[in-house]
This record gives sequence, C-alpha cells and structure tokens, in this order.
Amino acid sequence: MASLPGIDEHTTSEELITGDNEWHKLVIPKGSDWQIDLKTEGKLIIKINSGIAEIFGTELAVDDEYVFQSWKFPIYAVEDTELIWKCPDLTTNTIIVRSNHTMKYIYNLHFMLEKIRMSNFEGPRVMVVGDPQTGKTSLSRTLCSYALKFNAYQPLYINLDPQQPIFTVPGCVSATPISDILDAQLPTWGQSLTSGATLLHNKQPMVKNYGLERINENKDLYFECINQLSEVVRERLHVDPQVRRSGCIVDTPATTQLDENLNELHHIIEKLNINIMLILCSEADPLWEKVKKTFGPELGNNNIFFIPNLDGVSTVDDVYKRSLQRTSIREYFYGSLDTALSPYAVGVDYEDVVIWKPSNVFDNEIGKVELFPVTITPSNLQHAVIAITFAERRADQATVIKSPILGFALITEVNEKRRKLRILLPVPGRLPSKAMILTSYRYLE
Ligand SMILES: Nc1ncnc2c1ncn2[C@@H]1O[C@H](COP(=O)(O)OP(=O)(O)OP(=O)(O)O)[C@@H](O)[C@H]1O
Repeated sequence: MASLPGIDEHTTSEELITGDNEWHKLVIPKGSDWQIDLKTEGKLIIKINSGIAEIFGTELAVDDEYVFQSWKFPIYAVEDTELIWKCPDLTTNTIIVRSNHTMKYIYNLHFMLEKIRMSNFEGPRVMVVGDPQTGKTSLSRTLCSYALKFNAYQPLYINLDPQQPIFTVPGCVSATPISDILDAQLPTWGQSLTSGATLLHNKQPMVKNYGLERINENKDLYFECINQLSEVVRERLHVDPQVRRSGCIVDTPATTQLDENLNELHHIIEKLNINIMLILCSEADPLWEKVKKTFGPELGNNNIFFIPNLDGVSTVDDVYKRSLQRTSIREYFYGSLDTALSPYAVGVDYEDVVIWKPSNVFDNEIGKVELFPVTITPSNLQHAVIAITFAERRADQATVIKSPILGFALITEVNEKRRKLRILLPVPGRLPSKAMILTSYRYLE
C-alpha cells in the first residue's frame, strides 16, 4: 500500500475522528457509497490507495490527490477500495458508508444505450424526468461519463434546469458535448473555455441565457430559450457525426416545476426529438402511469423506463443550491482550486452600456418574451451578473432576445457621482460594445 509520511498504518474507519486535519484511512466495500456532505468551505483531500472508485461514473486515479469543497456527493466503490483522506470538518459521526442498490439499474441503462449507439448512426436521445431530488442530474452525469469510458463517444449533455449551474453560470439552459473525462472534483462537472490553461480538456457549452431564477417567473421566455437551444442542437447534430452517434442526455427540471398535464414535457420531447424517456420514480407512483399513458402512443411503451429514486440522493435546500451557484460564478471568473484564472476589470461610463432585463411575473409584469430597459442605479446593478449578447449595443429588444451569448460579466461597482461602472470580464480587453441582459444572480466578492 502506498502511504504518506505520518500515516498510522493501523488507522481504520472505526477510529474516533473528532475533526482534526490528519490523514485517515477508509475502506469502502465493493458496491457501496461513501456519502460525503461538505457543508463548509473546509477542504476534503483524498487519495486512493487501491481499488476502483468513481464519482458519478468518473474513475479516480490511484495515488492522485483530489480536493473537494462545499459539495454533497458519493464516492462509489466498483471494487473494494482503500483510500486515505483528511478534512477538518468530518468526524466519526459524519462518515457514512452505505450499500448502493440502484447502481445496477444505471449499468443496465448504460449497456442498453451502448447497444443503440453501436447499431445506429444516430445515438439515443434520452430525457431524464422525475420529481425534485430523485437523482436526475446524478443519473445524467453517470450516463455521460460511462458513454466515453470505453469508446470515443461525445454525448451531448443538455441541461434544462436554469437553477443548476453546469459548465455555465446559473440562469442558463445549455448543451455541452462531453468531449472528454469530467472533472470528478467539481459539482459544475468541469471547466468550460477559460482565460487560462486547464488541467483537463475543457468543454464548450452552447448556452442560452434565461436570466431568471425560477422557470415560473417567465415560462414563455424559458420555452423560447429551449426553442433557440434546440435549433443549435439540431445544427450541431447535423454537422458532427461523432456527437450524433453518441446521442443526447437531457436533464430536465423537476416535474413539479412543469405543468400537470405534461404538455410542457411534450414540447421538450418534440423540440429535442426525444426517443427514450427515463422516469425516476417507483412503479406505484402515479407519475409513472401518467407518463406511460401520455407518451406511450408516441414514443412506444418499450422506450419509456422507470428507475427507482437513486440510492443516496439527498434533499438539497435553497442555501445549498445558492452555494453551488455562487461557486460556479466564482469559478467562471476566478477558476477552481487547481486552475487560477485572471479576470480583468474595466471602468466604463453609464452612457457606454445598454442593459435589458427579462419581464418577470413576480414583478407584476406579464411573463412574455420581452425585455425592458434597465435604469442604471446601484440598487439595480451592484454585484449583478450580466450576459453580454452578440447584438449591437443599440439593437432593439427583439434582436437582443434572439441573440446568442458572448459571455458573462460582473458589475462590481456602480458609482453614481462619477456616473461610472466597474465591470469584471473573464478575459482582458475592452467591454464589447454589445447589448447586455441583467440576470437575477448577484455575486459579492
Ligand atoms: N449516492 C449518493 N450519495 C450521496 N449524495 C448523493 C448520491 N447521489 C446523489 N447525491 C447528491 O444528492 C443531491 C441531489 O441529487 P441530484 O441533483 O442528482 O437530484 P435531482 O433530481 O437532479 O435534483 P433537482 O430536482 O434539484 O434537480 C445532489 O447534491 C447529489 O450530489
């Protein structure tokens, strides 16, 4: 066994751990998860000594150090795994190792999808559906990781939950070809194109900015974003045979956020040309019957599968979601623990910017596909994340809504006296002379 200086060979998972920052040893039996919940910013460092362990399908290399922060996730042992770890925030009571009984369903699904990929030029177009916190994202991530484990596939991961920041800041819907291994250390799955070098191959998401937090703040705009994204997806699948053959995995918002008669799911199925549906629920759940009845005639009952809610999936509250969103905004500008980026601050006059905001039913506006001009004041804009569009600065709102996104910026200061804004950009240069859209997200450095 490889060992680090200072490690007590007799340390086992049964020892009393009271929150020190020393190395400890843990054995995870085959088929079990170490369910980790890092509530604070304290770092967990782990190193696999032996065995095969995965995080959502991404295998951890033996003897490499992995660092984690503020995240709930499992380390799953494919084989008996021995590892060492240190973290001041974990104690004997918070080390939970449990058998995972739902992994077999994921293996079966993976092999079914693999069969489709091998026998067709067009890969499976899978949609994952379920109630809140049933494991939709965990399942999508594992299926994406497995797809590229043994073959040169590049599945397209489509995230339709704007509250969930994956490869982007929050507030977006996105489609990302998973072109290489995911970063096991990051809840955001890895880094997208950045202003610095990354350790792993960075991914290139296609992003549509919704900008609001919840879907019901403006459903018309949300579905307009999905329509626009589906055009980009169609184009990508048309020109890229590798992605086309690998197929798509579509991660949807919880069914409770969509309409009860499933018309909105139907719209997504049509737009993204879905041919396989995975429902995370029990067989006795009324959702399962409803989905089969509604979509069976169109997709065929053989293409609709239920999977029990994944083992280990934990409920997450708004505080946790916000902390993930905050982490993703920080990563966008400053990088992650092992990739430091250098954002660039520019000063601009009030007159140099045109900022719009989407209409929001919660602000007594009609939730239409419509933008309103934003008056520049500190209360409106201080610490706000804004999307920079490709539309010219003076473009009308209809053009701005249809425009793709160039990237995001952060307004760090609004100086009313001098009528100046200080804006943080991910790359050096001037602020592009483009129209911008205010998002609901704030980040205080
Ligand atoms: N085996 C496990 N052990 C511990 N935590 C887990 C496990 N599987 C998933 N989780 C965690 O449970 C939480 C909820 O899982 P996930 O995000 O996949 O559910 P979801 O259905 O997509 O949720 P939402 O409805 O909020 O989008 C996540 O923080 C995830 O990392």
